[in-house]
Amino acid sequence: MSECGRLAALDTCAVSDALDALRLPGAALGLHAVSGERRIAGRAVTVDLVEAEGAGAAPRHLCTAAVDASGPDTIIVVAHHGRSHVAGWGGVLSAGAVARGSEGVIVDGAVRDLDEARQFGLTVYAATSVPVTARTRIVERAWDVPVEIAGVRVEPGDYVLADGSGVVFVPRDRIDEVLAIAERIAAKEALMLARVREGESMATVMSADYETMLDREASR
Ligand SMILES: O=C([O-])CC(=O)C(=O)O
Ligand SMILES: [Mg+2]
Repeated sequence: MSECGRLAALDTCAVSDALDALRLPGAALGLHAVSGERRIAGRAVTVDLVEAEGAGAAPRHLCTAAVDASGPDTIIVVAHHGRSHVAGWGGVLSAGAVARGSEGVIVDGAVRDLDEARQFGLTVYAATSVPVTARTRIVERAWDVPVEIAGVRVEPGDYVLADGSGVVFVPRDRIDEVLAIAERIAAKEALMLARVREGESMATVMSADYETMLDREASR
C-alpha cells in the first residue's frame, strides 16, 4: 500500500503518538473540519500568505497556482498565520480544488464561502470562517515553499493527516518510521478496545503499561 493509503488507515492520535515517541513536532493545534467532515490524507502543496500592504499588486489571486498543481493524494496547505479577520480561502478556489481531485485544504486561519465548499463536497480544515475577502488585504508571498502552520514547519511534499481530533504533519523523510510506530500503536489499541468490550477492568486495560507505551516505542 502507498504511504498515503497507510496514513489514511490511521487516525491523527496514533500518528501524534508516533511523533511523540520519535520526539518530533507535528500536531498543528486549533484547526478543525469546517466543511466535509472526513479524514483526509495526502502530500502538502504549500502556500504562504502575507499582508498586502507593502507586498505590491498581486498578479493573480492567492492559492491559484497551488490549486492548479493539486490533484489526488495532495492537500493544499495554506499558511494564513492565524488571521481570523479575513479569509485565506474561498469558494471559487474550492471549486478548483474539487475539479482537480484534491483531497482537501488546510488553512491556519479564516476561510470563507463555506456553503459553497460544503455544496461542492470539499473537505476544509481551518481555524474559523468569516465573510471578508482577501482581495487588497492579503496576498500570496510564495507557494511550493516551506511554511509554518500553527507553529509546525511544513515542507512541500510532507505528509498530512486530518480528522475529528485535528491535523498532523509528518516530514516526508520520516514517514516510514512514523507509519511503522503508528501502526503498532493502532494495533495495540485495537486489542485494548476488545478487552474493554469483553468487560475487563479499565484500570487493567489502561495500566502503567499504557502510560509508558510511547517511551518503549521510543527506545525500540
Ligand atoms: O475573494 C476571496 O477571498 C476568494 C473567494 O471569494 C473565492 O475563492 O471564491
Ligand atoms: Mg467567493
